[in-house]
Amino acid sequence: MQPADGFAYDGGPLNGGAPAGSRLSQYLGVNRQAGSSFGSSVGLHINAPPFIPKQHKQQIVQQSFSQLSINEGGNSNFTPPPAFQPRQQPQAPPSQNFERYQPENRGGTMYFWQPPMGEAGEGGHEQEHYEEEPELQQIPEGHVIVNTSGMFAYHSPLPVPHVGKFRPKGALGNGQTQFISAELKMELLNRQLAMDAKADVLAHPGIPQQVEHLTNLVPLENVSVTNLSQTTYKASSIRDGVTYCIRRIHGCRVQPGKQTAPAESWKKLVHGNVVQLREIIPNTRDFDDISLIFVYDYYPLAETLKAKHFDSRTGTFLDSMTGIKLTSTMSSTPLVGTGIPESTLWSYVIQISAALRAIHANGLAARSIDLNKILIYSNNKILLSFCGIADVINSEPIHSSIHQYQQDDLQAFGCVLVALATGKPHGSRRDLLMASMNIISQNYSLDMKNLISCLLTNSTNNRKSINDIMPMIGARFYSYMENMQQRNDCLEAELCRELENGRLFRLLCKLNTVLERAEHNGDENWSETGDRFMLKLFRDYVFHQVTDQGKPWLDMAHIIQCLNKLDAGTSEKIEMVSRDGNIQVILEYSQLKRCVEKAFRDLQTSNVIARH
Ligand SMILES: Nc1ncnc2c1ncn2[C@@H]1O[C@H](COP(=O)(O)OP(=O)(O)OP(=O)(O)O)[C@@H](O)[C@H]1O
Repeated sequence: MQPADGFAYDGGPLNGGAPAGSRLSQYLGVNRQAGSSFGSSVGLHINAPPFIPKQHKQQIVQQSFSQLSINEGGNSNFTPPPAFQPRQQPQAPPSQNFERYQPENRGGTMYFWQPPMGEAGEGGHEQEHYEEEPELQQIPEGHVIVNTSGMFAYHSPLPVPHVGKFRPKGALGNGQTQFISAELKMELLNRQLAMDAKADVLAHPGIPQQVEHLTNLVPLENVSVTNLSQTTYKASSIRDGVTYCIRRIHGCRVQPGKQTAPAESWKKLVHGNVVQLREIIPNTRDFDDISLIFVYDYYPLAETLKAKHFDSRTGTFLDSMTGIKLTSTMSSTPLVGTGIPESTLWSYVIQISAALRAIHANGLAARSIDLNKILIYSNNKILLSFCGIADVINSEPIHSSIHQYQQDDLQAFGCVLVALATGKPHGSRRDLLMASMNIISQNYSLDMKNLISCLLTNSTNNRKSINDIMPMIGARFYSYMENMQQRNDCLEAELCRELENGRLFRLLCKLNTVLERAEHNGDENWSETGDRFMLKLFRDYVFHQVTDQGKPWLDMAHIIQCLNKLDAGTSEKIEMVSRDGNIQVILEYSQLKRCVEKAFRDLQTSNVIARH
């Protein structure tokens, strides 16, 4: 709004300041002494977004929503929107009784202003608003101070800046938005869909409705094949609502106690590269026999090394109810008949050896090191699955042979590496081994060849340990760590964006719960008066800006920035105008924040369910 429109920026007619001796002039005086930029009409330096000069408009409109990040146009380089243009629209006048905003009419314009502390008037009403607020701090340039209802505050230029170097170059790289990347979003959505998938009961009549506390069983492999001795499902527990992966051992009666004891050690083993065993359910009759059930953590869209590197249908989960094929977006194309890149192979070596190291150190042996039992999840994370099954279903005591089983683990590890390096699942077979080792020496480093040879050598006199291969990994471990850290940083940055969205979403929920409410506590004008009226003006200021030609001004950066400042309760002032143009208010975000909190608290006190 320009002065020519009949309004002065400092809230008064151009020909003078506040009337001498008026309460408004007193207020302005106090604020000047306190160092506020909110002053009289002469030499005005208001700390609210100034009106947009016409020549700037073109430049701002050209920015697209998707190119604006949450910290673009931060405090230091904020490009202001045009002032809100009042529309000649009839509107109920606000109540004269704004709880702590003092009305004053200047030149036909009604101003509302807040008297300084101490002058609050009746019953220390203002004190009630202020006591819960943290002290306003000096905000560094380009930072936002955010006080969350989680009772902590942080200063942050968002999103995390140090991940900039990992972003792709070009248009996409610059288009850093306030939302998580499309690829990660797709991956997470697909995993969620896989998690929620249901089985078609007509297609799988043999699957029970419920097995103990587990329901919604969905086969993870083709269970209609006859003579299977073990089958895998996903199922959700009615105890905790969590989805698990269950392995059914058909026709297996066990003696609970002694025979199931090894499972207790596995339940205690927690490692990032081992699928955790949660429970075993012995002797269930829910299938058409007596079955033993192992309950493991479920990793949606996890695939076996065999499926990933040797099958053509990689990373696909078929939802038999909907017929939808869900594919991990992070899954690469299979390499049939060729070895995998050496860097990937080393990453597998590091992860499998880390898992075996933990397993062996706990006096256990995996006994399931196989292309079919090692899972790949997300971005090349290795998981050893179905550990502990062999210990329970084979009745001989494992302690006497544990060292041998550990040696077997290492040899099986070597066989898996040969298969991955040669692209031949049976490359480690006695008759193929020589040719396979030749292929490995030609295509991989000497260290890789030595490591595989070491794992495959089976000597009763000279027992190997998983720790023996650590020196062969050497400095590659650091490269792996660095990649992990980079990925971690990127994911943290993605999370940061969603965190901000979540925070703003909560704020919007609060605002919308208050705004335009039909009545509250019998007061039909509740949402039109007092603090709530200020919020209504703020809503127009944030969302309903128009250009001076009356066209909608759509600027996501403005919206996000205003909401961020409101959430942070900054000391910046903004000028808000009612739709009929009769009321002009200049308020700090910190005051608006108090309005939101107070209005929402009012609702909460009379509400039965309120979680925020
Ligand atoms: N913990 C888990 N979370 C998610 N999916 C899993 C989990 N464990 C196994 N799977 C998936 O279950 C599917 C079936 O696994 P399973 O080991 O039965 O494979 P398989 O190739 O049929 O082997 P087998 O012939 O021994 O049954 C595989 O696609 C695997 O990705």
